[in-house]
Amino acid sequence: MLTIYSDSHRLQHGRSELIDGTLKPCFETPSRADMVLAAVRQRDLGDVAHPRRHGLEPILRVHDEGYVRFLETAWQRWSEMGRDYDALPKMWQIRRLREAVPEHVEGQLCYYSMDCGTPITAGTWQAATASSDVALTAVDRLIGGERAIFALTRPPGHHAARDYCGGYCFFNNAAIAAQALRDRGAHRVAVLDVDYHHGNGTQDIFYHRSDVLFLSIHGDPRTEYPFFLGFADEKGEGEGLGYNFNFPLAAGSCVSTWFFALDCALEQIARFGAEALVVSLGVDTFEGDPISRFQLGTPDFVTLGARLAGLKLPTLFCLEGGYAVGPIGDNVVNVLAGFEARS
Ligand SMILES: NCCCNCCCCCS
Ligand SMILES: [Zn+2]
Repeated sequence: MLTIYSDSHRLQHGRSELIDGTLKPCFETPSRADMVLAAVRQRDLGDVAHPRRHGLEPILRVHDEGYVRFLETAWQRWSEMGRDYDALPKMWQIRRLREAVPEHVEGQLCYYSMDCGTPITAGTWQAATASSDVALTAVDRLIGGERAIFALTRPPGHHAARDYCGGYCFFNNAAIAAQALRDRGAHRVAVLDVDYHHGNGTQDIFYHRSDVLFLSIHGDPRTEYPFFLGFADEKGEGEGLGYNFNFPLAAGSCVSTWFFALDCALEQIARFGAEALVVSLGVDTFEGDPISRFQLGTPDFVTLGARLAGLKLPTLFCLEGGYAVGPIGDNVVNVLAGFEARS
């Protein structure tokens, strides 16, 4: 399987995030992508190609222009305040506060962010645009005839909504890829999010649409981030009613429960008649993940890949989460190798 990868991911290297009430070193680090790339090479998964630039147009197909312009200028405006440290919001536009977009960069940082764990740094813009180029180059190759492709996207994307960043995500690589597949002729595209955390951003982007089916298996938002989206009763709205499926599972759920949810999701994808599949591949479902609470073992990721291959669809894998850095490479490549073995 071909991998698309860019060294520019290294430019996103936040110092700290506010997690569980205290500032800790970021869990979303460059070493994550290094370890995945090393495993891709060591396990001889296939060639590794660099992305070509696609510009902002494909990004603006799913993200709000004001949000994109904010990301483009945030660091320069932040550092003009004499700040050389990561930009993090200090409050949010919560219920009954005005929903006007602030002028000042500090206010915009609060308006366009979902949490305090997604630092904007000097290299964020370059890293995030390169990550979307990785996903878009993977689309180019899928349209060009590849049956399956791995977009080694970092920073990840599935928590990034139309107009806000969060969960270590700035541009929603999977949503940008799904939209690009639609724009290049696929009539129906399914996005399956297997990350431990609900893909709130991807749901937000496609919630009112019936041409992109969104499905997510994740830790129950009653106890897990992102808390405010990802419930089973969220089924889409308007045109999109019936085209959104959430499978929240209790923290600590066993592996067979997880795979039962996966089989239910795969059934929906088959019924939808998808012509292409985008997988938001987070491996923080791993039993040893430091910030997550499912129990998949490294061998289970082979089974996951094999089940996905059963759909017999052109498939684009976008890397999302996975914070047990040591095993991340094997966990990710097990999905891809498991997929290939059944293709
Ligand atoms: N107590 C856990 C806090 C989690 N904070 C953000 C998690 C983002 C996951 C991205 S896949
Ligand atoms: Zn996650």
